[in-house]
Amino acid sequence: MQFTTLTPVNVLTGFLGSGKTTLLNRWVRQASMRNTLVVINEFGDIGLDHQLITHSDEQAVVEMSSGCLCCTLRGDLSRTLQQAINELLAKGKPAPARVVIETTGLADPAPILQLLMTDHWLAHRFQLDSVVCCVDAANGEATLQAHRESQRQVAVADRLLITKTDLVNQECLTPLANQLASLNPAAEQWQVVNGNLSPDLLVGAGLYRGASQGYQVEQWLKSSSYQLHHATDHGRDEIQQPGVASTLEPPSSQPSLTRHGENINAFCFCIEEPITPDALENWLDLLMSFMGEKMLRIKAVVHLTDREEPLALHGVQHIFHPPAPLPINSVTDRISRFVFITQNVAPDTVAQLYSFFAPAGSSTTTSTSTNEANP
Ligand SMILES: Nc1nc2c(ncn2[C@@H]2O[C@H](COP(=O)(O)OP(=O)(O)OP(=O)(O)O)[C@@H](O)[C@H]2O)c(=O)[nH]1
Repeated sequence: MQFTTLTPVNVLTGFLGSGKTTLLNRWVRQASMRNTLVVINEFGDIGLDHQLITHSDEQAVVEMSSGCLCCTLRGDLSRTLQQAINELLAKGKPAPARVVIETTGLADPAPILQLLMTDHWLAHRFQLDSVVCCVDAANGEATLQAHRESQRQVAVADRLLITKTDLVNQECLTPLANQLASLNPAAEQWQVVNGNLSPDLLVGAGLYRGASQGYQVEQWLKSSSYQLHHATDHGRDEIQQPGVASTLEPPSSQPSLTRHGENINAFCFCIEEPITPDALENWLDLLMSFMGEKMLRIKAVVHLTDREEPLALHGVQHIFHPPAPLPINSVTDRISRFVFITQNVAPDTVAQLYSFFAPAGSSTTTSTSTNEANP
């Protein structure tokens, strides 16, 4: 994969009525969003949201109605984009510099991210830049409690926008912000009123940030958002060798989500020494074949025994992008870091499965989220 030549895609998600269209309307009017292709997916036969988006000569808005991108319309995304781009080119306009996809309020974003990786035409032209998720300050907690789609939207996001903060007082925001942070500790949180937010805060979560910034590995992986649990810290965090049950317990911050029935876990698993290609392949194969659909999002920077450069891995459910080589100087050590966002897969399961393939004495650590709100 050549990150440098791919067009960035931002996926805008969030539950019904959470403020996606309000945000999009302001977002695409910004000068920096010139030459953006906006794709709006709506459920009904007669979509309304696309009519609410300000049209201008500088961006194209296409609508995908009559179904949901995450289920019935999967094949239509590449068709819609191809058609829209052909129309732009036929009018003598440039190909879009960015694509923003607004999902329906009930969409699970994971299959949409998967589509960007698996559809041949899409995968060779586009790369995911960020998943932006709107959460309604007034209804967010109740929605998270009642709707698994909402939890999954939050769990895979890079940016969490708490919208309608004009409708609640600040004390009410803290429990919601904490809940969001426990679901997704690495996502930045921003408060938004009527979609008013700098567009720069919504973009730039991808691995490659253009010629000026190059590869931003730690900002993409955000492994430091997870608190490290060393064996010596707690005496119970040790990852054990094959055949022995791990003593690593799920972090205390995460069961707060089990009351919603989803138990979304976000954690970082580190392997201190370079990994053999076989161990990596076998471990990931095993993980994906047994619990692929529970793997909402995986990002990793991996060091292999047989190559100098680190590799970037990006997976959604059981699908992975082909590993992409990174410049040697984009990281400062040879530790492989895997960030997992899972549904009902505990950190110790991932660690135990790795221990089946790891060389004896291999050193690993798992870091988990703290239950504190992000900025
Ligand atoms: N008070 C207040 N109202 C807002 C804010 N943001 C959006 N709204 C209102 O909330 C309602 C829903 O906003 P939309 O932007 O249509 O939400 P959506 O997520 O696109 O909705 P769906 O397309 O139905 O999923 C509209 O009436 C907006 O005017 C805000 O920050 N404050």
